[in-house]
Amino acid sequence: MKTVTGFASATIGNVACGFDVLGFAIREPGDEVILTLHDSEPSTSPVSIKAIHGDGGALPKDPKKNTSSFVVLKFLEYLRTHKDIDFQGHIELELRKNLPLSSGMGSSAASAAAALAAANELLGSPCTKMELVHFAIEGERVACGSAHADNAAPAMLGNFILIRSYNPLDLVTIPPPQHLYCTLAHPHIEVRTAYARSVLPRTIPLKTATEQWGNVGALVSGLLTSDYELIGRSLVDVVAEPKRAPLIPGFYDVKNAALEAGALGCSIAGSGPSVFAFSSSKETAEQVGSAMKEAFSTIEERLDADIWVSPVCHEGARTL
Ligand SMILES: Nc1ncnc2c1ncn2[C@@H]1O[C@H](COP(=O)(O)OP(=O)(O)OP(=O)(O)O)[C@@H](O)[C@H]1O
Ligand SMILES: N[C@@H](CCO)C(=O)O
Repeated sequence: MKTVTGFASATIGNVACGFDVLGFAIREPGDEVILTLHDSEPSTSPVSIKAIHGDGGALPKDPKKNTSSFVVLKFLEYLRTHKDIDFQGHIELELRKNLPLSSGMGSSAASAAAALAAANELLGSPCTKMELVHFAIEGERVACGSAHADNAAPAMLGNFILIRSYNPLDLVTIPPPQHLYCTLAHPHIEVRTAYARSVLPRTIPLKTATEQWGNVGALVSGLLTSDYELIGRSLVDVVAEPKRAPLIPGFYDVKNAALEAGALGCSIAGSGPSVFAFSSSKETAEQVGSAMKEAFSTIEERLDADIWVSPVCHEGARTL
């Protein structure tokens, strides 16, 4: 028997103005997937789920419905059809969910990326991370019905990832400025991505579109040139945030508290309910976190919130 543990961290999709086309990984927290290779023939599926820890029993144990096992099945299929590797053994999967579900922290993507990193090493690393990312994106279709890449790609590859094109997939890696810190506030409520996508408009006015893509271009420029003021000015979302803010009690109070505490900018993390803010120092990011936590706790709903302060993760999914 051979055992490999994969790890992939939380990611923030959209990054305010980049709906579905921009995302980044933070260093922690993250999900762990432990894979054990058995040479024996599989009873039914080549991948089985031995145990899931930390999900409160919420996640499916059907290998075709859990993103961690589903992507390993896709990986094995790809090995057979594209690498002439016909896997005959049985992989047992154990998932340690350290990321909250439906949180805006890329929970399903982290499980998928961690599983792929482990499976690839388990079978002798036949694929590149760029090949693996396709399966991680397909895992999002299982999780929320849409194969958006702005969590899956940074979860696999690290850094900021700009999705220039989905078909064909064309990803652009953007390394983070040296002093950029992310503060992530996760209020103890759930917002399912599928629902948060259903409240968005199918079309937007041309004026709205020009404002949004102007900010995407400026944000990318700010990241590449370490222009922290420009990064802050560009964290404006006129498409998704106005429609999703009502799903997050106290969102605007939290956003104002973050900005007053010195954040460069602040918006919804992915589809929410988490809220993220950028700062140009760890000290400011920590002060921002305290202000966001306080703001969530003083609204009518008196929400408790977990706070993480982290630089952007360069590594992406890896084995431990
Ligand atoms: N390993 C997994 N981890 C998390 N969710 C999973 C996993 N496998 C399947 N799912 C399904 O995906 C749903 C979570 O999808 P959803 O996108 O709402 O949450 P999320 O991935 O945590 O979202 P976000 O990307 O906003 O953090 C769960 O309700 C579950 O049904
Ligand atoms: N781009 C996705 C991110 C989900 O985390 C959305 O906003 O629905």
